[in-house]
Amino acid sequence: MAAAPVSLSGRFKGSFAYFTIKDRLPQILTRVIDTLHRHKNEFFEKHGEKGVEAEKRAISFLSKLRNELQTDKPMIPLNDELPDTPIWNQYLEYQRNVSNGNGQPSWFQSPWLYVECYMYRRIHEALIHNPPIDDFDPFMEAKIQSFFESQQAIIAVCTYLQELLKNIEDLNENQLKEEFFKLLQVSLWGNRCDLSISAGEDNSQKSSLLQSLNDFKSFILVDDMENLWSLLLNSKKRTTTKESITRVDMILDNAGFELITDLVLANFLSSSKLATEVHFHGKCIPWFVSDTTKHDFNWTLKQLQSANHMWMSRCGMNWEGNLKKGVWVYHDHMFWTLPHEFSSMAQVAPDLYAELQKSSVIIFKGDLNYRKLTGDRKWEFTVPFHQALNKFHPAPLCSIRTLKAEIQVGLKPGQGEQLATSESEWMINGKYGIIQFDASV
Ligand SMILES: O=P(O)(O)OC[C@@]1(O)O[C@H](CO)[C@@H](O)[C@@H]1O
Ligand SMILES: [Mn+2]
Repeated sequence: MAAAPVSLSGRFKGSFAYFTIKDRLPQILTRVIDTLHRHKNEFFEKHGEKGVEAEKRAISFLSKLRNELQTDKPMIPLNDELPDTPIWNQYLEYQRNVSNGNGQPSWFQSPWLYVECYMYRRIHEALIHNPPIDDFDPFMEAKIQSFFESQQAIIAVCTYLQELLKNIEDLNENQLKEEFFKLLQVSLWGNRCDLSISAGEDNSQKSSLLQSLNDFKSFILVDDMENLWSLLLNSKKRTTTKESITRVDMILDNAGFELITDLVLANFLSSSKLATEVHFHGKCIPWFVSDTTKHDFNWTLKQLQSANHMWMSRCGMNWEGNLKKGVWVYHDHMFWTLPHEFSSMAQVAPDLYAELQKSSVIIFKGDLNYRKLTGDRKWEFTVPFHQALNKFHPAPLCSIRTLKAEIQVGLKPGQGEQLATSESEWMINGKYGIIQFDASV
């Protein structure tokens, strides 16, 4: 098999990676600094002068980081005491070696995947270094605002689910498949609500997606929903006997509306018995602005339960119940907030790889997960997804992703080129999506 191609990088001027590092990442850093400024009084009320001192130190740390980024300085080792620090610093060494003497790893010369993940880990370091504000999530405000601005869309999907559950036992196989396909697409388009691509600007879901699925269907560039359905249906038929289970793992992406669409899909899988257990995987630290942390996950369930809308609160109660019963399990392994391509998981996080090998199918939500699945490399559009996974095959897997980075594989000959002529920004504007399956064998 040919060697994997080079990584996307800011060294390719004019690329989306270059634009992200030059413009969008500094914007995100500036927004974090502004957020800290705006919380000064809160820090004072909660912690007195110590809180204000800590805020000042964090801001100066982040301003220095922004200058390093904007002037293409070399990456520097982390020096906080977190469990993942040695792994990050080993990775920096690795980047030094692979740059084969072309100078130090730096923001515009190193792989985009590395430098972007590194920025979020340095933001976390800025807070960790400065107790008592070390537990402050600088993206929390934006995630909460996005949740409340998506209320109508959230009510619509929760209502749809509860109506569906009323007679789910009476649905025949075809009706079940149709509903499964609908909720897969809602989860796909929910991925547009991502605050990293908008650099923190409002990106909430204003309208109900359910009425527009047919309009969006032609924007799905790879549609492997049938493969997913067959795998789950065959597994369900086997689970009539007691011992066998159907475990679905969901590698979560954004909090807010997208998380609700993922929980709605999971509820459908459990209630239809297409899955006997669902495992959710979130992030250990605030990540890519809107990615789901354990706090976000629990906050969302509590928010639903206390909502003054019957179906929202019913969902919140049911979902909390599934977690209590162990039908649903929440995990958050540090690997998901490391810079590594997923093809290194077996070496870097063998425990997580072994955990995922128990899955019947792993659903990877979002663009960053797709970039890590395929190594964020300059693959040809027609390279098979299986090849681009570069031997990452813990179990059958499916990527559900709207395109927000210049990487896409598994297309038909000419499909990418045709899209490029009709819409130059097709890979980065989030208008197109994929539901791309790999059987793993
Ligand atoms: O993983 P998600 O939330 O779907 O998207 C993450 C993202 O917004 O951040 C990066 C650009 O800054 C890209 O991977 C993508 O655009
Ligand atoms: Mn995200």
